[in-house]
Amino acid sequence: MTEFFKIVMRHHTLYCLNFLEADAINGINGTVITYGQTGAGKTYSMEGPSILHCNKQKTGLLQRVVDELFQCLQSSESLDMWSVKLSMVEIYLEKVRDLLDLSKDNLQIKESKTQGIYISGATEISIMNNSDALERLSEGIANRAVGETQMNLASSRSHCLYIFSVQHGSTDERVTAGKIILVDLAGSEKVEKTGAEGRVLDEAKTINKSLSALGNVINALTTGKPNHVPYRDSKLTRILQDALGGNSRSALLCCCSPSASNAPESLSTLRFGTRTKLIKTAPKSIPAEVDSVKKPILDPHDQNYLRDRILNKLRLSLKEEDVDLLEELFMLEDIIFDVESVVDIDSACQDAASQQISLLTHAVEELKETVEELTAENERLRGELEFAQAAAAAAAGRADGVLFGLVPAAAVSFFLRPFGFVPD
Ligand SMILES: Nc1ncnc2c1ncn2[C@@H]1O[C@H](COP(=O)(O)OP(=O)(O)OP(=O)(O)O)[C@@H](O)[C@H]1O
Repeated sequence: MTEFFKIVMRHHTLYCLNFLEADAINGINGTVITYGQTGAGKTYSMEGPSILHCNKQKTGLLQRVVDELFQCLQSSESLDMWSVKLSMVEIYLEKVRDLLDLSKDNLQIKESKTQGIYISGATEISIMNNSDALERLSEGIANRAVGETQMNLASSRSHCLYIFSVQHGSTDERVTAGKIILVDLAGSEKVEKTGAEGRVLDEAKTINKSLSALGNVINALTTGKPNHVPYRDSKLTRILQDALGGNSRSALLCCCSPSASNAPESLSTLRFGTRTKLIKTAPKSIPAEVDSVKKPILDPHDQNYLRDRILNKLRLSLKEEDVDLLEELFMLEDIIFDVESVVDIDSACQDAASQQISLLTHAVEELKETVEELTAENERLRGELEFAQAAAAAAAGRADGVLFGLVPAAAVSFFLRPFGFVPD
């Protein structure tokens, strides 16, 4: 067993994390957990002042991991295929919610031989590059449960997990799968200090309960009773089972408040970190499931991958809404990119553009035909209507005529009768 659970303070973490990205590419899992009292800077350390807009010095762990990961992937010439997928979930009031698809609000945690512990049904988005990743992360972050307490105006009321699944195949056809999991824990809090009541109080109780479960797991792991580790006591510890006691290199980032009034909490955070440091994990390289090797759905030559790359490239020269329209069209028409025939992305872009033109031309032709058919139908109906109106008018005319004809006949008979002449 290798000791690889690190406890690190904020600025050191960034330095220590270099192993994460390269390890994930080589099929070794990595986890970083931010821990500490509410308001101590866990989310700030994870996201920086803003996930999308902040200067390089202040960027958070997420941006750094993403940058480094894509740098590693793109700079390695030996890699002939790779894929990165992102999932984001939060554990809120003991339910696992998908931050990339809010309709999934109670995901289940499962375990498999090849994947270890995983969140069944969580949305996974293919990520092509770092700006793509940051966009997606910011969308997920916007969906996170945040509330106001007396100690933090934007306190995270949930544990948030950012999961990057990396698959990589080398020229010798070996495919490995690694995961990087970044965990922004909700803050431990003393209810009397945060002034929590009502829903916020319920949230605080659930948060504190799951953090104690985390403490219990760590106690069990460090007191030599690994057979009785209570991973199942909370969703958090169950999801982190591999990171804490199994196949992962892990780091804990302890966040402490600089204020003297928070010294007891800071001390408790540091004690927690010290205990955690004693955990020994056993990271090892994971081969990808044979299925995904046979069916290269994650291959850079894969149709979705090609489609996304083509669309990304088109975004540079076309308007965003045009490319979105094109993407919709590809999906609707089920257009696939023939792996064999796509020689390079430029020619694929031209193909895509000409496909779009021919599709639109076809759509225009269809519309023209429809318009012609409707015009003809309109004419026919108009003709029928005119005919019906004429017939109605004629019928009305005949009716008038009958009435008109009776009166004179009666009148004639009235006038002629005195003269002894009665008309037929
Ligand atoms: N290193 C820092 N530099 C500047 N501002 C910081 C720093 N760390 C934290 N802050 C600010 O302190 C406030 C609380 O930080 P943050 O939300 O990250 O705390 P937290 O530990 O995630 O709290 P909670 O557990 O309640 O979510 C935020 O307004 C954040 O911008």
